[in-house]
Amino acid sequence: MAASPHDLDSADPLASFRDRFVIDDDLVAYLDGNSLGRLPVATLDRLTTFVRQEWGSRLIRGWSEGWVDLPVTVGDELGRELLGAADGQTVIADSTSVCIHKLLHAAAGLRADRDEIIIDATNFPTDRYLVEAVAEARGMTVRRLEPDLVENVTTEVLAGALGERTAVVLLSHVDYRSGTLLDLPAITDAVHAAGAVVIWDLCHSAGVVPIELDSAGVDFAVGCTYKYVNAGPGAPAFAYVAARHLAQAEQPIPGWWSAADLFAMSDTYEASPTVRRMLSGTPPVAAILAVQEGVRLIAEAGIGPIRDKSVALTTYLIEQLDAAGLEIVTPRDPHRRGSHVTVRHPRAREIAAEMLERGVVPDFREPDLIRLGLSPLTTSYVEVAAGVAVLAELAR
Ligand SMILES: Cc1ncc(COP(=O)(O)O)c(C=O)c1O
Ligand SMILES: Nc1c(O)cccc1C(=O)C[C@H](N)C(=O)O
Repeated sequence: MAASPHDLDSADPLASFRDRFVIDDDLVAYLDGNSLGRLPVATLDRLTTFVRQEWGSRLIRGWSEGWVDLPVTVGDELGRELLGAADGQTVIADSTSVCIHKLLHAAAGLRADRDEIIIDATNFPTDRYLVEAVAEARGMTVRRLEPDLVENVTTEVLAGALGERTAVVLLSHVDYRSGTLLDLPAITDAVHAAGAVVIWDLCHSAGVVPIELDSAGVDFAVGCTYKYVNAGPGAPAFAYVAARHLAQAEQPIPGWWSAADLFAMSDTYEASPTVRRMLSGTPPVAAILAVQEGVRLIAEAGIGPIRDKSVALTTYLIEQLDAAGLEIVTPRDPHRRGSHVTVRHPRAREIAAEMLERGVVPDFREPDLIRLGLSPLTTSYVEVAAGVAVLAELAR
């Protein structure tokens, strides 16, 4: 007999991490941690202390007492724990969209003798819009791959597109709709073999899939911290620039925070030789502290055990969806998927709205997809079972 969701929760080595989050709602199942993660208790405490004791009593002195370094120190922590990145290559800054804009320019500048940017039609809208805009601004052309949603971008799909004109390839590690996990090391090698550079959007993998940017030789990467890093709505993004590219990486929003000497107030701009060169203006201190707490929770649980639970949860979810006869548009091979599973249904919009009414939070994604996101530190098997029961009943 199959184990009950209660038994699976009892046997879950990460189950106790749920108590490390504020779970103060009347929901039956929160299946949207892949859009906005829950609030860690440690973050609530840290921000309360920060506001009262640091902002409240240290005031401007706080900058020289540590705030000034936070984009890089927390970037280093996130890079080490989540990205397989040695120190000095990751900053916390801006939104994912703004960081993508900066990295696209920096990457294209490294291959100024080439004139094509490759992106896939399945990629997140902001990535596609930014590629179009940067290509137009730099007089480049865009080559759009049209892969199957579930198969997504493979080295074979890329092979026909890469060529002597390719300057930059921008791809999402995990597809925001199908949840397909791309082969980051193999694709990075293929892009390099063509003489181009790659930017990886890690929004749907950071904090839930083990990532090794340095050993894969990745050029640039970017991602958000409000999903699996649990840093809160509108939390800042991270940007990774491989150390070998730092000296040449020129970004289009040079500000005093990216200058070589922040407080020199020089007449002329000189970019910082360090990864600070990717910053622009004053960083959001409170929000970066929330990123730090999110990263520390992941480090404590361990990215290996987190991935193991993610695979177990998505496998369990797929079994439940199969039993209900629902169509799944996510790879069945666990090595090929991230931490969400997507169902296709002609009445998806209506069903998702009804699920919300019944206390189950999914995501509706155009045109006919219901996305179920499983966040290993907070999602229980009981929640998954309860969520599928409601979905199955509504989809009948
Ligand atoms: C893959 C991907 N890239 C980029 C973004 C946009 O990020 P932001 O709103 O932080 O700019 C998102 C989600 O919002 C996303 O899922
Ligand atoms: N970033 C979001 C927002 O500002 C509002 C609502 C949702 C989001 C999301 O995170 C969307 C998400 N990136 C997605 O994969 O669809």
